[in-house]
Amino acid sequence: MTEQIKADICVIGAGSGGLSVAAAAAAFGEKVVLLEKAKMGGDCLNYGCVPSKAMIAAGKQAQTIRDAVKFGVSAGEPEVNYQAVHDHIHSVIAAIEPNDSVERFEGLGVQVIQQAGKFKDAKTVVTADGKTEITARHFVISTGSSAAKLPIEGLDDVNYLTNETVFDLTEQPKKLVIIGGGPIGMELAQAQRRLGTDVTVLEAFNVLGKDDPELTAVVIDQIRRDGVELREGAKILRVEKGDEAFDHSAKIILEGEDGEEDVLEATHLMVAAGRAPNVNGLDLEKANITYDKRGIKVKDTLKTTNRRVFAIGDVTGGLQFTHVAGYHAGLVIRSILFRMTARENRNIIPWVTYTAPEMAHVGMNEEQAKQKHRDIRILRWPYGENDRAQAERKTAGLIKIVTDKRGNILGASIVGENAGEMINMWSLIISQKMNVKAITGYISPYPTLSEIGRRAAISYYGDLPKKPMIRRTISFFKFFG
Ligand SMILES: Cc1cc2nc3c(=O)[nH]c(=O)nc-3n(C[C@H](O)[C@H](O)[C@H](O)COP(=O)(O)OP(=O)(O)OC[C@H]3O[C@@H](n4cnc5c(N)ncnc54)[C@H](O)[C@@H]3O)c2cc1C
Ligand SMILES: NC(=O)c1ccc[n+]([C@@H]2O[C@H](COP(=O)([O-])OP(=O)(O)OC[C@H]3O[C@@H](n4cnc5c(N)ncnc54)[C@H](O)[C@@H]3O)[C@@H](O)[C@H]2O)c1
Repeated sequence: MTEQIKADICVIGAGSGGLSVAAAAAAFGEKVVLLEKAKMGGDCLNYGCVPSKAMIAAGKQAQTIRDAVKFGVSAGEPEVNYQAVHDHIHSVIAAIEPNDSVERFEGLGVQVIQQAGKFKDAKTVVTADGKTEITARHFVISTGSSAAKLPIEGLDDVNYLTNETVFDLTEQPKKLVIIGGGPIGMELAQAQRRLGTDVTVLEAFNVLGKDDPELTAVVIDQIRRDGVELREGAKILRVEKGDEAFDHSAKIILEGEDGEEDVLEATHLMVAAGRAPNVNGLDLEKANITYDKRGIKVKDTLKTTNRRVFAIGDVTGGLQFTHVAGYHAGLVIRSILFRMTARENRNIIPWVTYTAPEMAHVGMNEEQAKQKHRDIRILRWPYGENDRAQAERKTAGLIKIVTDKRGNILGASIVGENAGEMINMWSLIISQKMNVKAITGYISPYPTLSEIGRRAAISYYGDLPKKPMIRRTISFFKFFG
């Protein structure tokens, strides 16, 4: 017999977004049912942010050993035990896992059902085993995204890696080829190279093409110097089976410069060429919920075409980050519990690419600012002019701040050491709509990298000492002694 559950909120998908909605709603006493078909914690914990940042941290350690010689300390080429790197990655996941576990959520009062959910009609969700039917006042779809499948001939016949399998490798790849030079491809390529893997990235257009080219140039230069082969404008003709000795091998046949075929042999092929929303099997049509290949259609209130149903995080196809899924969760909670009209403001959402150097951004970039404002100012300051960066030998990078003509800060981009930490202050500045004047009014401890941002902001007033009016005012005050 089918169990019938009546809930206030039914959440489908226990990743970054779904868990945040469930925890907050349960804390306010709502009856919450949470459906998860695979691992609690979703992509971020199991196949995304956490394992990738743990792998990057391992690569960073290896690079620190190589770079030590610049500081008068020599340690030679690091020895990498790949099985131990794998174990490190999985122990980091294990350390964080309890926060997202079924036990913890049941302890918070959430009813967790470890089943896939699908819509039966506009007001009902059923579990895949057909044993449970849930009716709820509101549904929240937070089913995330998966690696997009590419229409490349022969690709489906090889056992290529994606973000869901690459962190399970226990042996170091000999020759790793990554299709896609976005954040996933580039973070992983550099971490693998620093751990000693031979890596080639095949990018159809430009590497890190969604970011400001002035900043990406700094990252690309470092990644090339690390020894990653980057092929931009790559045209893959087809993929064939590779060396049988390796589970994930492939031959990639590319269009060569002279029109000839160019064959690249990979012991490991990985695809990281964008994301597809996880909508299959949800039977969205039965609930009148509209979607396309980018994701579920939502208004800025995150409501779908069914007014009872919200969609949040990656499945909506907007900015795909863990903190965005969390931000969406907060908006939905305000909307459902407090009946407030909470709207997404994409302008305040920061993002960071965790390459070395890191690249971070918030607000408008130069192009967007030019489209919205007639007169803008670009304020820059290079890492090379910062004493801490010199001491740490991390002088590659810059901050770029965009303001309107009155000094109102419209956006900030940073490339360089610790850019991901430094962007926090600028996220606050953008969300609070601050002016450069506010930056001149606080004291930054010396020597810190954050002084770079302050120096850039102060450069807004660079012409001030030369202004005739200012000179006349100073002369006037001299009359008084
Ligand atoms: C390699 C990689 C690195 C990344 N690094 C970062 C980073 O450093 N910083 C950052 O901010 N973001 C990063 N991201 C992006 C981040 O992981 C996602 O934006 C985030 O996980 C989205 O959260 P979500 O809740 O929308 O989806 P997810 O976390 O993917 O959760 C969706 C959940 O829904 C479940 N599900 C799907 N369908 C159903 C169904 N029908 N019924 C029940 N359950 C279902 C899935 O099993 C999954 O557990 C990275 C992504 C990848 C792939
Ligand atoms: N640090 C972070 O916060 C972080 C890290 C990783 C991923 N993410 C999130 O995950 C999302 C997805 O990352 P991604 O790197 O998969 O996607 P992406 O869309 O950002 O980049 C994919 C790249 O693959 C290229 N590509 C597509 N088809 C190709 C083909 N046939 N041959 C060669 N290249 C091809 C595209 O031109 C593009 O540059 C990101 O946009 C981001 O939101 C975030």
